[in-house]
Amino acid sequence: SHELMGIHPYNPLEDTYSIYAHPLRNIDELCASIVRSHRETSQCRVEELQALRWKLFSREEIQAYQSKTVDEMWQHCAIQLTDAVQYVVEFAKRIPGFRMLSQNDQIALLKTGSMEVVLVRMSRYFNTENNTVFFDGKFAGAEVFKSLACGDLIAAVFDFAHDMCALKLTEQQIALFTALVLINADRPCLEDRGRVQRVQRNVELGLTHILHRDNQDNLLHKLYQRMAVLRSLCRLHIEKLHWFSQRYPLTAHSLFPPLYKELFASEGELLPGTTH
Ligand SMILES: O=C(O)[C@H]1CC[C@H](C(=O)N2CC[C@](c3ccc(C(F)(C(F)(F)F)C(F)(F)F)cc3)(S(=O)(=O)c3ccc(F)cc3)C2)CC1
Repeated sequence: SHELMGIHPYNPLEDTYSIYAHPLRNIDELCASIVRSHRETSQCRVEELQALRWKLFSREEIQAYQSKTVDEMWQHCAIQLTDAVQYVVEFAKRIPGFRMLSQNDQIALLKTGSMEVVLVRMSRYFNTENNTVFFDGKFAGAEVFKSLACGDLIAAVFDFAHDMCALKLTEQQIALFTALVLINADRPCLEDRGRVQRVQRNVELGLTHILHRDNQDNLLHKLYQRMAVLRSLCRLHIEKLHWFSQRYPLTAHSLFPPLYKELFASEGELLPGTTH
């Protein structure tokens, strides 16, 4: 059974109420519903985080993180990531048309897209003045994550967050962008690519509509470029996870949240000891 709890079981009867049976009154309604879902499924609001932006970790707190063992720090981040992914699953379920997809296609899109959405959401909390990111309730520099022993991934994650901040996206633009990151008909192993394409096209219309309304059509190709960077970041994350689960099989198998394993451990090379 899939750990992605709460995935709405696909009910063919519901299909008759798909967005084609009751086409959205207009793209505005689509955008409004995605923006509302984004706001409702974010763990924190950007305004709240602005108030905290100078709440940094003390030297002692940084030392404490840096003296964690590799597997302790990995487990700590895996738990944070799994929390964030739960909210992304909730966001996905509220994207018009997502729940009309088959359960397998919903899972396939979340398997490859949820980490990418987390990384985009993370960039909203990045402070470009001191290169810190919101983590564990305060703002952390890259040195806090030293004990993860994947400096290249952390550097790439920070660079990406910095790069996204430079675009100065509004929350509405981020909402539509993250919906498009998730609803991607080019993802591997989709059963009904055509159906995903139709949902994707609606979201694309929504994003171009929002950008046109904001007089920022020029952002569209930059956002497509960022999607390519996201894919390489997530490949790096999976590579590091493989490296980690080879070296710390016990932690990866028994201490990582089941949802994390479901999403990020590749089917082929199951984490050792996973029963199937
Ligand atoms: O929902 C919201 O409002 C937000 C969504 C975004 C959330 C967030 O920023 N995150 C949730 C989990 C976060 C996260 C990001 C990246 C990773 C990794 F890639 C690696 F650790 F290697 F970088 C891994 F997977 F390989 F381990 C693990 C976990 S984190 O907060 O633990 C964090 C870790 C490292 C950072 F350098 C910056 C942040 C990011 C915070 C809450």
